Amino acid sequence: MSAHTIAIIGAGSVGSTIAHTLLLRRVVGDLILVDIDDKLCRAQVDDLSDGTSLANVRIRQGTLADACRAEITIITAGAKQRPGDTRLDLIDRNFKVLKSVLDGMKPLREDAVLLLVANPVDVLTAMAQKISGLPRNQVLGSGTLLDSMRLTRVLAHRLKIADRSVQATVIGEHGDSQCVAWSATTVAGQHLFEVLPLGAAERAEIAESTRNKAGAIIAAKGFTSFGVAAATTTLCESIIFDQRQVLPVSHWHDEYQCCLSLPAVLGRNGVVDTVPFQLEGEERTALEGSAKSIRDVMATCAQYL
Ligand SMILES: NC(=O)C1=CN([C@@H]2O[C@H](COP(=O)(O)OP(=O)(O)OC[C@H]3O[C@@H](n4cnc5c(N)ncnc54)[C@H](O)[C@@H]3O)[C@@H](O)[C@H]2O)C=CC1
Ligand SMILES: CC(=O)C(=O)O
Repeated sequence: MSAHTIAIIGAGSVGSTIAHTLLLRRVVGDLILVDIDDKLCRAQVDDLSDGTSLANVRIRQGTLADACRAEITIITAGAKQRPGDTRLDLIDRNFKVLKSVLDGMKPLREDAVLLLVANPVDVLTAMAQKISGLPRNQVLGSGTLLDSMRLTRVLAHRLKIADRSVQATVIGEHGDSQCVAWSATTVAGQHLFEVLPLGAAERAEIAESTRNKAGAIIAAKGFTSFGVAAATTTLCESIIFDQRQVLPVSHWHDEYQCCLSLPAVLGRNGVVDTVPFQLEGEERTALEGSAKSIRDVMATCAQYL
């Protein structure tokens, strides 16, 4: 059994589903859940403990002071979108939550990795880098890994092949300005359009349904949790086991002066490397537009720092 520890701040729908997925995948031996709502957190820990016989994982309720000793701290604390809200609408509330969480965790373990999940995840990742004082590579956001998984599922379904046989990447904001890197989408080493010719209208429709998927689920059930839990667990596995998977995550880019998602190498210290990622002209323009949307919201946070 591994003695690795992950702390999850925010034990609501997303935090508890991440805990459950981590538990089933046996990513770590110890899981700590922290929430401002003491009663809810205790109930989530009690409920999750009923399932630990499947994995022999220790799960307990903790404080921010306990969380700062974990190798990875996942931050899901904060408000979620109501139907019709964009992720960027959450910034005022969730910046304050983030600041209080990180201040409560200080001093942070020097080699800690902070994994942001709360929205708007790109803006909060940049803010967490500033507030925590950790090296930037140790503070990342789940970003468009979830959107890339959603896109991959649609393409794999059309091709009647396994998801893992399709390499498809959504880049930019985990939000409305995201874009699909069609030029880098491949199946068995061939460009996607060699095996699945898609016209401009079909591409636009697939990109739009990927972008709108969260909103559609939220309109029907109030929140999303399973997809983000799968994405976050994949990231934790790559970090804890130093797997060096190349995954689209939100991380800092000097070129764009913000955090946004492009493929990065995920290892024990978070983003341990980057890989060259060629984009076509229109995709690059879309990525620059996405970066601007993120920077515009970051500017509104300056008043709080
Ligand atoms: N990045 C992604 O792909 C996704 C991000 N999200 C985001 O995750 C966040 C959480 O969503 P849900 O779990 O559905 O919401 P939720 O309302 O079920 O849970 C949020 C939890 O945070 C806790 N909390 C609030 N302030 C806190 C503080 N200062 N310290 C500790 N805990 C605090 C609340 O008590 C609550 O239990 C939202 O911002 C949502 O937009 C949700 C799905 C996917
Ligand atoms: C809520 C959210 O960010 C998502 O499911 O993509």
